[in-house]
Amino acid sequence: MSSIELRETNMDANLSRLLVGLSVHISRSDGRVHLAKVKSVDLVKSTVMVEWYERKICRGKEVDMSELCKLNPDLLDHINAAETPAPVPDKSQKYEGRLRSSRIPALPSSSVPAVSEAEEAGRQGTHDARFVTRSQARQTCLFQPQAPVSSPASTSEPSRANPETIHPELNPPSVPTNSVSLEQQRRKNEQKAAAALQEAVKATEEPPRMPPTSAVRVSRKSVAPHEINKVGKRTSCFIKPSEVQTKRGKFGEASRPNQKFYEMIQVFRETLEYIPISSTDVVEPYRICVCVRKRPLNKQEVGRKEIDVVSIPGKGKLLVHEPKHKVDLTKYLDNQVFHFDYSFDETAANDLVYRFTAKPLVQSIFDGCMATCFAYGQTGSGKTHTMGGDFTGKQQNSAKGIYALAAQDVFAYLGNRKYSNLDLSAYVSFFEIYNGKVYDLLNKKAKLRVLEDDRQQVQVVGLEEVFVTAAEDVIKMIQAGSACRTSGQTSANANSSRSHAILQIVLRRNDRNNTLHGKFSLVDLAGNERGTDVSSNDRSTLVETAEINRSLLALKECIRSLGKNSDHIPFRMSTLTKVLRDSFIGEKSRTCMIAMVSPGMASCEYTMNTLRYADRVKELNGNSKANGAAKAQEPINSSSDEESVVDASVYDAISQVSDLEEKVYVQLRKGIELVKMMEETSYNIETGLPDLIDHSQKLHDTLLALQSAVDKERMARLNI
Ligand SMILES: Nc1ncnc2c1ncn2[C@@H]1O[C@H](COP(=O)(O)OP(=O)(O)OP(=O)(O)O)[C@@H](O)[C@H]1O
Repeated sequence: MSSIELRETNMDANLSRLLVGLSVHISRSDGRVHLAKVKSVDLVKSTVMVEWYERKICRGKEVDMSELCKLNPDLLDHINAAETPAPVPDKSQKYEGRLRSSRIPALPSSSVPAVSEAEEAGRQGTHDARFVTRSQARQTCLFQPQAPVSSPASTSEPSRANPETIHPELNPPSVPTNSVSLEQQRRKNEQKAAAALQEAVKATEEPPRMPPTSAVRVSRKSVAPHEINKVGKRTSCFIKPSEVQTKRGKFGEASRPNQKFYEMIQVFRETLEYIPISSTDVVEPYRICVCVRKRPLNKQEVGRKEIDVVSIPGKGKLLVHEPKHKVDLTKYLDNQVFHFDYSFDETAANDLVYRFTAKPLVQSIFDGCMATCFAYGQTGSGKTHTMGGDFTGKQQNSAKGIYALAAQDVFAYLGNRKYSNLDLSAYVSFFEIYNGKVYDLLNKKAKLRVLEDDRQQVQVVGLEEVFVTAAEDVIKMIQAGSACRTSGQTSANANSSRSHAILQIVLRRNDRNNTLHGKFSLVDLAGNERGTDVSSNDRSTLVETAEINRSLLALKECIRSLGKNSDHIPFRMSTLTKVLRDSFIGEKSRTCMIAMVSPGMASCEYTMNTLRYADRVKELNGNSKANGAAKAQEPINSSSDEESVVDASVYDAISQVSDLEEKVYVQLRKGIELVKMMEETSYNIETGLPDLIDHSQKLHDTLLALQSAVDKERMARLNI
């Protein structure tokens, strides 16, 4: 064994001796920090393997040394204490003290080469900073205790500029030529370990000066040769925060949080071909249309320098660039592609969105259809902006929303010769559903009851239906109703983003019974973002959340059933779907869902939830064009609805099935991600396996529960 190999073996062994068995804090990907035991140390990768028990399963993880030191500030002291019998007390010399205490193996003079690589390079005028770095990285490495301690003077600062003046003890010994590259690699790794530790020292000892992890990583990756030349001092191993902040590259300010992800997304975007939707594109006659709209980053997000993680190249396509970390903390993007009927980017105005979504539905109600247009998405994603009109400050321009644009077209069609012989009149109602209760927004928020008559017709008893003759009437009503809804936000119970607002434009014949001809329901749904939030223990929030969950789930099921041409529409699952029952029944129903997404990285998870929901609504609707082969369904007003003979438990079972389906989907994705991660990284199969087994177990449990819910539903259907 060569002396250098021996020295490295000693170093590894000693570091392992110091760390293995220690209880250290680790940080999990879900943000939890807990204790784990160090099982092994890999100096080459500058990582440690830790283990812990979770639900009786031993789990493991590879942790970057620098991360570990950041989470365990005492760790360095522990190592230093073991290494340094008498620390240097001078505070101003803190780093030098540590440097001196690091024991650089003083190689026997015979083993020290007469000319080191660095010296040789220097002499030949081909001085390569890497050689200096290697030497100095050795110098700063704290984990070399076995060799005799050199005097502080000999181990402290070597000359920074001239490699020839580097202390011979610090120079690497010569190695046989055929193992040079291996040796270089090994030393490079060793340097990485030392650098990681230096970063950790810096991070733990000078927290105010160090920006978050990203800056630490920048320093490791982009330390420049001239800076390395100054690396005699530990501190000079880093790009100072000020340097990081002032550094500007192709993509602008490097001080942006998540700059790395930002750059990766920009690079990815350069590969995309953009064909944004335009007003000259053909409007397809969809029976069920699902599209997506992305709003621009708002002022606050721009102020926070949030990254936009959503790209809309056009033609219904949307990409989410999901920022992720591998187990070794390498950053990468998980680019997920979705396809919808239309996709609108942040530059699309309300009238363009209207042209492709609600406008075709306006015409359909003149043809006797029951049309519904939903705005779905998390709070702040732009539902009200799209439906009610854009905002100037807090002032909403109600004439610019889909509600008003639809009203304008209704009156345009009413005046059209093609429809004038139908002798129709328009009526408007505006109400909201909060916690399963209906409130009339045009009648001082009067609480209304929802009843089903003996023909299974659902009635909202007492709902004001106002006769209107001009679009301006409707706009005034929207303003009055929205104000009423907004004031509800401050009351103890109702909050607009937690309620569904429904504007209905009803066409009735001017006959004795004012027969219903067509109806257009425009729905601004409750924000979906807290639908999955179960962290609150507040009872009213839990009830609210459950109700929103239930209604959004019911809505999805109803649209999916409609898409499948099923003659069983589970509309009784929620008040929302009950009051919209006639929109889900029959060949003459038309539906459009606009899924709104916020583009910021902070909203990524909600954006994915919104897109998954919209994707599932669309999933079975490949054949959803209005002129597609739709199976004949029972006529509107039919009393032969199968639901009348089915027990209510069926709906609970359907709800459970759907809920479980979502869970299976989530678990499957997690499993796939885990496998991908294991493939892409050097993730240790032994430590990765428990994670995979854990997920498989959860998936298995969920599938069993799903099976039992399906059985229950079957039994309920058969009235067993
Ligand atoms: N496409 C857009 N272009 C410009 N600004 C937008 C766009 N969409 C939304 N905004 C702005 O974002 C903010 C939030 O939008 P909005 O109130 O419509 O969200 P929301 O989804 O209805 O939220 P909530 O569920 O809380 O009611 C508003 O200030 C709005 O003007």
